[in-house]
Amino acid sequence: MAESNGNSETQFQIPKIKFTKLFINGEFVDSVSGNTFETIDPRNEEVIARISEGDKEDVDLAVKAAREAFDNGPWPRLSPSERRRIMLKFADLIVENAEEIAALDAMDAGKLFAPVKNMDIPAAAEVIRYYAGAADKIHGTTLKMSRELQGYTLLEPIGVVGHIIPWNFPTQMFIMKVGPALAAGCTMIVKPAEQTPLSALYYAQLAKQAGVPDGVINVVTGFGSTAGAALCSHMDVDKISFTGSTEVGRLVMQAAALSNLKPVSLELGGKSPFIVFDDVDVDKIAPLALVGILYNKGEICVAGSRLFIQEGIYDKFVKKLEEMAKTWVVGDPFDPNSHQGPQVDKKQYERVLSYIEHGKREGAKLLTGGNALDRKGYFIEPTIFIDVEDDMTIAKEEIFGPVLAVMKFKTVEEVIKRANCTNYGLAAGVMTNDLNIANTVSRSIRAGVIWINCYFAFDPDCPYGGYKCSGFERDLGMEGLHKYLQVKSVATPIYNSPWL
Ligand SMILES: NC(=O)C1=CN([C@@H]2O[C@H](COP(=O)(O)OP(=O)(O)OC[C@H]3O[C@@H](n4cnc5c(N)ncnc54)[C@H](OP(=O)(O)O)[C@@H]3O)[C@@H](O)[C@H]2O)C=CC1
Ligand SMILES: CCCCCC/C=C/C(=O)O
Repeated sequence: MAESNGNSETQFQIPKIKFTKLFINGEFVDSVSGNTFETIDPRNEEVIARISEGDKEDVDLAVKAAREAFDNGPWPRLSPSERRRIMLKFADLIVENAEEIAALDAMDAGKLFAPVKNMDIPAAAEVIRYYAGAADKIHGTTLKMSRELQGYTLLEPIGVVGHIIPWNFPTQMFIMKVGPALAAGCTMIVKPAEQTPLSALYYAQLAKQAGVPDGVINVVTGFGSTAGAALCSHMDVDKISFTGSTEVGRLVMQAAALSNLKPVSLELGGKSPFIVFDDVDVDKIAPLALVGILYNKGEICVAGSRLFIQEGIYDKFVKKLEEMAKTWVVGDPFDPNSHQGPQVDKKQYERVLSYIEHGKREGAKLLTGGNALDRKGYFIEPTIFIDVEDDMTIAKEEIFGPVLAVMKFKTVEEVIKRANCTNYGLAAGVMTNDLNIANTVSRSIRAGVIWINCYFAFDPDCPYGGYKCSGFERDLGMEGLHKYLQVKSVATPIYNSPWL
């Protein structure tokens, strides 16, 4: 591993933080209590800004605004083409402001500034455009009734949506949830993670600038156990769309069940297998495997955190991983030379380091890394364990950091069984040139996303979500739109029709 000492401030002018208050009914407002909390820069552990701390009373106000906007406001009643026009304007504004937003995500979450600015934010704008294009193609079906009835279905917006989002992809999470809900004609309250509130507030005012009416998008910054919980148990919220830990996913379902039985969608944790067969080109696939775990410092729920390598190429592949990890640069996310920034906060940093200690204690062999960087900030070395056993903690639990568990396998049947031996089922990578193996493995793995000879192949049209304890329902694609719609069946008697 190499360390970057680049000084970000000389390369980029850090923007002034413009928005720190709750966004309710189209206005930035203080929380009812007047309380605030600190958002911390993981590069240096310094306070970036104080943010309004929303609680139950603020959630009530935000839900009231969203309810009014849904029940009586223009958004659900606008012609779909007008909704599309406003969403396209929103997408354009996102791209125009990419540099400033990227800086917010880099400071708040420790994400790499240049890729966020040049790729993630333009890709997020594309997600808005994708759903803008869908806004006027939402329709039900004509039913073939079995007696003298004329029947059809309508797809109607589900109503007021609560989006609870995590800190690892503040931009994409906001856009993946808000985009389809807007296209469906819903109104909403977003509760960003306490670690990363800045870009959500920025997006809310861009949406207003684009013409999204007041009350349609509300942002309540604050804590999960207060603001998040209040949203989940609110009687006037019609749907919760949650991304985060499996543990909190259970609480979200409980709160929904105990309040108004609102439907929930959950996108939760993972422990995804990245499976490499003997026939691959090691020089091509080893870099993919490394990025599969180190991208976004391992803070991605689909990280390829269990690397299964077939025995014939195991030694060569491991050697290649070791060489590449040595040139992997950890450092300031504003430095264009950095490949990896700091973990998002102290809690995650300590959690990842404690998993590394587990790995060492349980007898896995450390190939690279294994330590924090000796500097301020939450930086951790890219850490690769080899000779990992399936029942070790580092092979079973989601670490959400730059820590890879490498395992050897012999046969297709064996690796399918071992890959499936997890409570999670989010994603899997299958690397082989043999079409039969690719087909067998991709159909046998119980996961919501399978990437064959690629990894992190996200696309606006490609649904994304999990099996088993990784959750249910999907973000992105048309499935990601339909979760914000509900089906109404309409039937009427039909007389004197020549056919049924
Ligand atoms: N699937 C994914 O993409 C993610 C998975 N994770 C996994 O979860 C682990 C822990 O991360 P953590 O940040 O604690 O994840 P959480 O599940 O706690 O956080 C996700 C979101 O849920 C909110 N939240 C927390 N408690 C409640 C509650 N009772 N009711 C409603 N909302 C709530 C959080 O609020 P707040 O943070 O503001 O308190 C945040 O906005 C990670 O190490 C990782 O393994 C984490 C993030 C994303
Ligand atoms: C079209 C871009 C989608 C990016 C999705 C990133 C998801 C991350 C996660 O769930 O952890």
